[in-house]
Amino acid sequence: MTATPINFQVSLSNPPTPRNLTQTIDPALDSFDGRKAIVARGVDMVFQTGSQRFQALKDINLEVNVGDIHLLMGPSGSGKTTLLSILGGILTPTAGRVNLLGQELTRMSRSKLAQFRLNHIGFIFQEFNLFPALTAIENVELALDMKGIKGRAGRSAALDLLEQVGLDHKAKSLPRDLSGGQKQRVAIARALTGNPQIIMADEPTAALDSQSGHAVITLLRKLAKEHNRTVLMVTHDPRIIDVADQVTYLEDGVLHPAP
Ligand SMILES: Nc1ncnc2c1ncn2[C@@H]1O[C@H](COP(=O)(O)OP(=O)(O)OP(=O)(O)O)[C@@H](O)[C@H]1O
Repeated sequence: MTATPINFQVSLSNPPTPRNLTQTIDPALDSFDGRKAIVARGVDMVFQTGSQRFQALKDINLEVNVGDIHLLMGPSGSGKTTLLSILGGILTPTAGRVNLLGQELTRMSRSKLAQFRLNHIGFIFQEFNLFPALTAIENVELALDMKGIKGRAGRSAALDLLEQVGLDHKAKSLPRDLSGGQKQRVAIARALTGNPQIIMADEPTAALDSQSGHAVITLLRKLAKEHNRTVLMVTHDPRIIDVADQVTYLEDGVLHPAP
């Protein structure tokens, strides 16, 4: 399979910066200073299934700098996806606080949290999660539509995003006609709708061959280093360590220093 060269010539409009972040600091999180995109303090997660109680995360303290690529690594079942879901505002921790871009997720109402996620976080998953009946451009347009960018503006923005991930020539292809790497790049274009400051990815290269995986890693690195996005990623992929700024290791729900 030949991976299409990444074309990132078209600049992302209005790239995010840490601007104004200090204006929304929660004084309770004293370490937030505008350079931290993500701060977690004392995060616990306990799953209760009937009479079974399982503590998946224990007293997690974590800081991620704006513009960094930060990896969450560790053995299967160590709590990586649970932590990513909490930091992305998908799961609520049973204890502790999470602050993203100066705003405390753990104090937001459900509707405010949903809006915050939509505006500030782009999610990328291992299995791409594209709608099979929609073309590449329609998958991206749908995400734009949810963010209020509709009609002709939506189509043009979707095409622009596909161009940025080097896939404008596949705009009218259905997911079944795309390679794994191409599908993941459509998913990245979709995650970039609305210009989110934070990209959260769960094993984005796990389903890809080495060449496609490399293209996706290059793209994520460009997003962080040229466009100041903060990338938080769960991965088992050792190649990604080379481009990471920080690696956090989890074992049995507890953070460990890098080995
Ligand atoms: N909703 C849930 N209810 C009960 N237990 C859960 C739930 N979600 C996760 N767990 C448990 O929490 C632990 C951590 O799961 P998690 O998916 O976060 O691990 P992981 O490090 O991402 O694993 P993998 O690398 O295999 O994806 C596991 O033991 C899992 O079974």
